[in-house]
Amino acid sequence: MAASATPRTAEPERVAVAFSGGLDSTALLHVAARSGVQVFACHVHHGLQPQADDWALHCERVATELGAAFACEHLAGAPARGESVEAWARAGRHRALHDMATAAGADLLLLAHHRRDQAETFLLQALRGAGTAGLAGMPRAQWREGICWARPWLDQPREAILAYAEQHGLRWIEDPSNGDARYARNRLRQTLWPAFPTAEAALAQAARWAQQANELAEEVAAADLATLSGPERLDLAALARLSPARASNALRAWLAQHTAAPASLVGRLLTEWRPGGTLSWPAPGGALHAYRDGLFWAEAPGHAPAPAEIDLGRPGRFPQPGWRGSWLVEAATPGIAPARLARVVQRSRAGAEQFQRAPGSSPRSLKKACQEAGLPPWRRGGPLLFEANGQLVAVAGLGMDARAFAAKDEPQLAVRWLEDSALPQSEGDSEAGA
Ligand SMILES: Nc1ncnc2c1ncn2[C@@H]1O[C@H](COP(=O)(O)OP(=O)(O)OP(=O)(O)O)[C@@H](O)[C@H]1O
Repeated sequence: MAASATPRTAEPERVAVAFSGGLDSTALLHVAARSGVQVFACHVHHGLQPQADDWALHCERVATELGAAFACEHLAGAPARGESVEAWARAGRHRALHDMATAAGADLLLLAHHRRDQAETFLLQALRGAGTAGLAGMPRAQWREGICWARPWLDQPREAILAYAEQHGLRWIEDPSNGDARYARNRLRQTLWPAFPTAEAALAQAARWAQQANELAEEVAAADLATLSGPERLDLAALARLSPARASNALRAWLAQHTAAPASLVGRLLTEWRPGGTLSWPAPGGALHAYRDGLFWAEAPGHAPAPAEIDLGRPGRFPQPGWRGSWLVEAATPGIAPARLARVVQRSRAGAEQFQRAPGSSPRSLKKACQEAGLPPWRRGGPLLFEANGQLVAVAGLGMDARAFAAKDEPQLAVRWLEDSALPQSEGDSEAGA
């Protein structure tokens, strides 16, 4: 889910409150309901505990008493094999809260996380060896798909919330699973707070420092990538001239645009790459390739589509979704007779093809032609276009075969291949859906 930290500017008319029925969100709902805006209490029924039905009823009663509208969504399904219950519940809760806030017409969703939650998050992240992005903990406000998720009490000590709830005689649910030592957060709570009762403020402050350091690192990465990378290629030679910390910061940011690479891959890539080296590293969803001192991301190839006859006999863009790209046909010279392009067979490379780059040159193996043109190995699979008689017409990434060119004064169309990844995101999306 794409997220941005741009602050809200307009005053909201409607507010959604993520309402579990616990102490904190009950107090938050109480405050919101007294503020004069229209409030929607959104409850997620995880279906994990026998009391979940009673909790939903309790939440509805409290919301009604406070004059707030109430919505409840049941999570369907169960964790996948190997997925933790916590991760499954969190992902489902986020989806459900987003859906309920959207249905209520509220673009502001309040969560009742407070300073102690932030302090615990900081430590849990530290225990996992997180970098500044993880140590920064939960953001105060974050836009995700049209909804601003806000945590107005992130700086509030837990005691202040408890005092408010007691002062107003609020009733709330105590979730017995909060004491379940199978969950890391509960184990941490049970040991940390008795031993360090006053550490909450200091740990939350440490999270704020991490947040600042992280913002700074993001700014530096954006500035570095503006000079080191184009739409597809990261300049590894220039990256290697940066200080090690700055190089891994920029590389991490570039990788994040393509794949959820493990942190260890950043280190491996920087140590294993040598100038001029051709290397590949598998990464979730595809692979990274170092080629001619550039780093490229290639999505894992699907099955090559079956050979098919297509009509490219007029100018335009012809998306080939199975091949993740389009043929672009324009009136230009040199080109190919439209009648020949109207019936071409598109297929992957078979192995023995010969390609002729220019009218005066001699045909050579496709592999040699690709090397000469600097077409990287992972881009050499196709598609290729052929006439019915087997004559090669064009190769994605290389261009037209000169043997297919029309005579100078004949009508002709030039054909070239455009990868989806080379298009601006919105354009690629709209075409893919067509
Ligand atoms: N089942 C739920 N339905 C709606 N919102 C929830 C739910 N569980 C958690 N939240 C939201 O996420 C916040 C943090 O969740 P967390 O699990 O720490 O709190 P909790 O112990 O369930 O309840 P509380 O924070 O209200 O005391 C809650 O304050 C609440 O805003």
